[in-house]
Amino acid sequence: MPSKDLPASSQDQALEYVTSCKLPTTWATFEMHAFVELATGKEHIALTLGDVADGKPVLARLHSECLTGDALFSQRCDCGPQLEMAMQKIAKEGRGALLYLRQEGRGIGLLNKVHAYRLQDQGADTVEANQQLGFAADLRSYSLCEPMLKHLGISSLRLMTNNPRKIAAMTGMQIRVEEHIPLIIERNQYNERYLNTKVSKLGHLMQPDL
Ligand SMILES: Nc1nc2c(ncn2[C@@H]2O[C@H](COP(=O)(O)OP(=O)(O)OP(=O)(O)O)[C@@H](O)[C@H]2O)c(=O)[nH]1
Ligand SMILES: [Zn+2]
Repeated sequence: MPSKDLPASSQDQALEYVTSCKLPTTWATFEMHAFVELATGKEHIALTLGDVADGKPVLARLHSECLTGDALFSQRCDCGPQLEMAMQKIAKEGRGALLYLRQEGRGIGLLNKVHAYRLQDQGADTVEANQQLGFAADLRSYSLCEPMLKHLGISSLRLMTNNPRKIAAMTGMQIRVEEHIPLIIERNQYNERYLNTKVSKLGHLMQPDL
């Protein structure tokens, strides 16, 4: 086992910083920072570009894991294109941060998301499917963002999101959201109902196409 590279300032009760490396991508070479959540052993990642610890608001994306959208090109949701757009915007500015949070399926996990997708194939919407499985519509928590951002020296964000819950969660911690930047993705026949349900039932800030 490689020894952990742990500056004292990175220690936190909920989260431990492990190490960093370079991550060359199509758009820029990011710095990738690895963290482990102590209670669950879940591994989380932050990508940064440029000097994000200079005190100025940082262009940022708090992205929840979506294996199907982020890695498997699924058109059922807008996650993959949002991830790509966020990384491109950060690369264009030459400065920013992306937290990749391992809370797949709005926190219900990958296998339950497959169950939920099956129920949606049979007519349920994304919220009804969660409820039929005995889950709340959204089980995610953004509390880990605080120690991750603190470790990176970030205290204020220009946040790329359509989700008001994320903005509220940041404001509830000691993270200022100086600006909210929408990330609107093209609709298709497979994601249309999902996006409309996010607007009507989850309060997302997009124009419904009803
Ligand atoms: N349970 C469940 N999770 C889903 C479904 N579709 C996508 N997800 C998950 O939803 C999460 C993304 O949430 P979204 O509500 O699309 O977007 P958001 O991150 O809250 O908001 P934005 O910042 O605007 O993207 C990821 O964890 C996906 O895996 C679904 O039908 N059911
Ligand atoms: Zn998705």
